[in-house]
Amino acid sequence: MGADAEFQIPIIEFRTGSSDLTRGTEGWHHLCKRVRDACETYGCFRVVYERISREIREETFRLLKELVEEVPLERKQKNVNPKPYHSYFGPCSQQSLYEGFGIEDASNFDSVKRFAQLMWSHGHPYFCETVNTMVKQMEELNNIIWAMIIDSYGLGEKYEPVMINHKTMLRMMKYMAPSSEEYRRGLHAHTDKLASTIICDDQTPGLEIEGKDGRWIKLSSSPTSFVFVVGDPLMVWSNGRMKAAKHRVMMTGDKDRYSIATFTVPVDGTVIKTPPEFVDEQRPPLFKDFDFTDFLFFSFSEQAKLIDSADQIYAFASLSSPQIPAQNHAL
Ligand SMILES: O=C(O)CCC(=O)C(=O)O
Ligand SMILES: [Fe+2]
Repeated sequence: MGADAEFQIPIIEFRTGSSDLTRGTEGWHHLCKRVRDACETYGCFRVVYERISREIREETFRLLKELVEEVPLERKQKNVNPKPYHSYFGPCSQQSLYEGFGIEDASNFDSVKRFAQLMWSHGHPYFCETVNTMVKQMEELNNIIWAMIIDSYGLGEKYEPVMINHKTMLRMMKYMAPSSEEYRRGLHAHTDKLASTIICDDQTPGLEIEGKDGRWIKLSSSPTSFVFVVGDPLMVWSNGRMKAAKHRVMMTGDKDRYSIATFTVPVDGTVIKTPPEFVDEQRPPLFKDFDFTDFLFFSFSEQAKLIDSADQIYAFASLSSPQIPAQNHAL
């Protein structure tokens, strides 16, 4: 099925230099409301955020292209991590347009450095500095959005340290242009298994979000906008108030697409649970508490392949449908 042009996904401007981004101001509360509405209705929104400069963004994309085009496959394949979705994934067949790299805990300079040393014998200090700066700024944007979510539900400061303790994983991706005028899948339809995601691209279209009526909505982007996506753990945390947005990448035309995503990854041992404030008579608890890492491994298991991505969390943790026992995994 094709997709409609974007007209529904909210665009929320985080004006830098105004007091809107100062917690507690009227502008802040207005943004909190818009963020919450967007997360509850669509599970995503576009945020315009000029604190991340165009220069750093352009440089990061230039370095990503250098990584994709100049590093030999044997080196790319050294980007391995036992956690699902954290490693290099190359085009494994003619059918696949996707290539992606993962850097765990990428707001930590040493993690980026370790990655760069695997890719380039000289360790590419400029790559490390630029990419680490970009990730730190995207992490800051994510922290602002999470603070808005917390405030929008009136949960106050106390939830910040205990909400979901996390690190930021970076994925850098390339989607090859299909060679003809085909409309081809770059990434299958899914909900994110990490808590939340911030995506930006090189202004080549491709990202689509499933709207309320099941129709796919194409997202466009600009040099200063990012897409925030609610993942399954955040949806569970909110007792189903926020929606985990189903999304995919579809490619057409003759231009490759590059994208960068930072994922909020709960640290190992984190138990995802709904705070009592989200539960009342009208809204009984929907999910059992679960270990985040167990869920991550489950969602990439053979067993989960038989289940639609958006339903995996229900199969794993719903209190009302039959559950699948957590699997043993070795890290
Ligand atoms: O490349 C994109 O725009 C989307 C990537 C994505 O959805 C993912 O990696 O989970
Ligand atoms: Fe995703």
